[in-house]
Amino acid sequence: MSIERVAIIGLGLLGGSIGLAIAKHAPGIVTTGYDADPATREAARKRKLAGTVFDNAAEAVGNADLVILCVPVGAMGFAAEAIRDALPEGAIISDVGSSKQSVSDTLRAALPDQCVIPAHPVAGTEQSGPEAGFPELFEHRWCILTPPAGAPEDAVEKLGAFWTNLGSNVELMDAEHHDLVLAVTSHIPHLIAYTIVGTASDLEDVTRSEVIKYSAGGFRDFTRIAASDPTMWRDVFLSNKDAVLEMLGRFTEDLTALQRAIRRGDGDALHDLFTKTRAIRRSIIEQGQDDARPDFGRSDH
Ligand SMILES: NC(=O)c1ccc[n+]([C@@H]2O[C@H](COP(=O)([O-])OP(=O)(O)OC[C@H]3O[C@@H](n4cnc5c(N)ncnc54)[C@H](O)[C@@H]3O)[C@@H](O)[C@H]2O)c1
Ligand SMILES: O=C(O)C(=O)C[C@]1(C(=O)O)C=C[C@@H](O)C=C1
Repeated sequence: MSIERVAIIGLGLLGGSIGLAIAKHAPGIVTTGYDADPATREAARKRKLAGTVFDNAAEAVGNADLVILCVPVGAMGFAAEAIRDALPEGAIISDVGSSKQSVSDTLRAALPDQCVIPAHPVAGTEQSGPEAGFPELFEHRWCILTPPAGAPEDAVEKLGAFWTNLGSNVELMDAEHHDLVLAVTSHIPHLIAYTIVGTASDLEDVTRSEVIKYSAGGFRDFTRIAASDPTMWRDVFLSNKDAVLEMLGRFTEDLTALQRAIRRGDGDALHDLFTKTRAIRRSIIEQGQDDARPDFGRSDH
């Protein structure tokens, strides 16, 4: 039997988008929701992010066959503890956290008798909170499931079918590998954006107003990413520490090589690298994963 009752814990960008996507793509599924923040619960009721928004987590999950934790990675353990004693037998517990190994360990330790299948929809924006969600967020985006060894196949299939229903392309991956891949494709790009925007705003001989006034093109793109939620990203870097530090080491070596090429006037080295990176951008566009996709929910469009 497919999923019929979904409880969403955390009604910000991801949780709200899941509720709205279910209403759009699978209106037969009954949704319940809970958020720790009373103001968010109120906003969620107004926006109908879930069919019923409860004032406590236990009530929200009491009847669910799928519970999705949509809270910052560092809050997953607290969210799991709050629902532990209220979970119906046989319910699948999943999440949307941006890092997977530590979340998987935390959820399985907190809910040892439950079927835990972590997941990561690789879809988001720099916005957060209950006003930020939109139903198309997951369409044509990857959702990576990281089932632990021995996870029941029918539960993995059900969860995969749920995400396919919301418009996602589903892929299975080992949690550790997920964390390494996402460190390069998502976490370090965010770290670089936070750094460059921070560096520019700290420069003593460039005024803040000049940074804002002349933030054309490249810098402006970085400022969008650097506007992402501080709590979420603090937790991502702390939870994916090993993979991020390993990839950061490689990145630093490559940056040093570029620094040397510039110092030595080695134009060929610069040209070769820029040719290679241009080809990567072009293959992303050819695969239809480019920015031409409508930028639903983005504030600067
Ligand atoms: N923002 C993105 O682009 C993106 C993309 C993919 C995955 N994710 C992951 O999704 C998760 C949620 O991110 P978001 O962008 O929706 O954040 P958000 O800040 O918009 O929403 C998180 C919500 O969780 C609530 N919350 C915090 N602790 C709670 C608890 N113990 N119980 C119940 N509610 C609690 C907060 O009040 C908030 O409303 C994170 O783990 C993040 O890593 C985010
Ligand atoms: O598009 C953006 O603004 C995002 O940052 C989304 C993004 C990403 O890096 O691609 C951010 C974090 C996630 O866990 C998944 C998606």
